[in-house]
Amino acid sequence: MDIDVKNLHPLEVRLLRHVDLNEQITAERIIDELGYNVGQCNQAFSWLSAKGYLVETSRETRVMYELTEFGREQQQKGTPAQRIFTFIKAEGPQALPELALALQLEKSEIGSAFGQLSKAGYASMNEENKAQALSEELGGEFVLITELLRLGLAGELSEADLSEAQKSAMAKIAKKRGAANSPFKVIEREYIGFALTAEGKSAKEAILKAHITGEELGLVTSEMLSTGSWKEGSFRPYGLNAPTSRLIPGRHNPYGNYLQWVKDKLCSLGFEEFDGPLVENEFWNGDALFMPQFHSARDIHDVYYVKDPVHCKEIEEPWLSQVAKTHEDGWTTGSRGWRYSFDHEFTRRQVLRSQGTVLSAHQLPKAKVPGKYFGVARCFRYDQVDATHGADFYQTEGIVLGEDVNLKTLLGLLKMFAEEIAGAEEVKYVPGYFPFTEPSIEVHIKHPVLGWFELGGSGIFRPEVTKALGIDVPVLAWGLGIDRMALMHLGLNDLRELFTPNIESVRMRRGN
Ligand SMILES: N[C@@H](Cc1ccccc1)C(=O)O
Repeated sequence: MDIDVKNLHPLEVRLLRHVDLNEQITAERIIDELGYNVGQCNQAFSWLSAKGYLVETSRETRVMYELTEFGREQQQKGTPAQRIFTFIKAEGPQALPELALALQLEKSEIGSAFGQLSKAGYASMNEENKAQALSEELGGEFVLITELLRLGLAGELSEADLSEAQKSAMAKIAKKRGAANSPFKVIEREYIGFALTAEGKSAKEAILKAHITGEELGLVTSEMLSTGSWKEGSFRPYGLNAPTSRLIPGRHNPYGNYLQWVKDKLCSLGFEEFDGPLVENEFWNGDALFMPQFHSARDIHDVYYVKDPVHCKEIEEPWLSQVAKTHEDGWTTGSRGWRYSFDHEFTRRQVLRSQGTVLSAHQLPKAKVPGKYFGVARCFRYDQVDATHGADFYQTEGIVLGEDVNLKTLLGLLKMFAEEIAGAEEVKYVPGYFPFTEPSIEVHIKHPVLGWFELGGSGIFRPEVTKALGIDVPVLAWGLGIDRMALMHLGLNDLRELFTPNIESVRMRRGN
């Protein structure tokens, strides 16, 4: 195997150099002997293991003791027993309450510490009921405890390293009165032994042969430049073959990009963009489009109603009166109208807009003639959700108004949408029916997986729509499902994928 040791990190190099060929190494030794901190040590071990240079050879759990805050205090001041002994040795016999006062210890602490001393024969009560010392100095367990506290100050104690006597002294004090009142905390620690694999051994040899020490400089600091010290060091080579981490820069959502692309395209063709609120009323969503209020023609959209407030405020005039009249008897549009009495309350019912055509209706009273407008509108209709239907969806809506626009102009526009914007190769234009257009045309495209589906509808607005809203020239209108166009264009098979929150699948998707 060809071992490329140039790419090893200095932490790995120093570790490899340090470990002997047939010896077991532990993290503790590396920390001790190489001065690594725990994090560096973990990194070096995990990198080398991942490369197959080190293998785990043993694993054992050791019981360790660590000095607590309370233990530190005792180490500094002495344990209550030691303090009592030293005090009565120096000052002569003392009553226990006086001792408590002088040593600033709780009475209970004094009581139990004196109990320990007297039980071990180092102190007793004299006739005056005062504590007196019985020997020159403390020995036995008291000395062992002092020793343990001192050792504990230097670092953790491993149970395995303690003498039998120390062990039994530790057993008494470590678990005594709950963790907070115990001088030592008991911890269980895992010790993992590692050894070099055959590859690890070859890597070590390669490092030695190449005179790589792990002390090579990796960074030139301004200080090294100003003192010239860089001249003495040798430098770490660049690991040109080292794998880099995957960089994931921020990116627009592909569907967002697509919508933007469509908008840019239409703007560059001279279209002006229109927009409007999601909550509309029956007037603009249907009545202004000559959809009879209580007729099955209205049912082509299952709209969502707004619960609160149920009705909007006033509808703008003269549009309300003109539209109402047109429904009733055709007004001056030349039509006979729908011949019913227009409901002025129904028309104010609030709905979630169910078709982008609502934006076209709004635009008519303020449109320039000639003019071209488009919008991308989110619409809501009660629908069974599947690969080609959502309960909400985007339509690209548009109108072109002018003296000389006609069905041919409309067909040209539909072709552009189907072929250029959706990218469909097979397109069908079929006669359709919408209450607001005459003639009406539906566009269908063939998706490679989903087969034929409808892109949307279009037509020439009826005079009942245009005249009631103040327009007296032909108006071409269309509303096409832009989600479905995106499906085709982005090579997807399900509308729901356009809105997926799955970041990985969005990342993998091709843009446009
Ligand atoms: N609004 C119609 C489409 C349409 C728009 C404009 C003219 C004709 C038809 C629909 O949602 O299906």
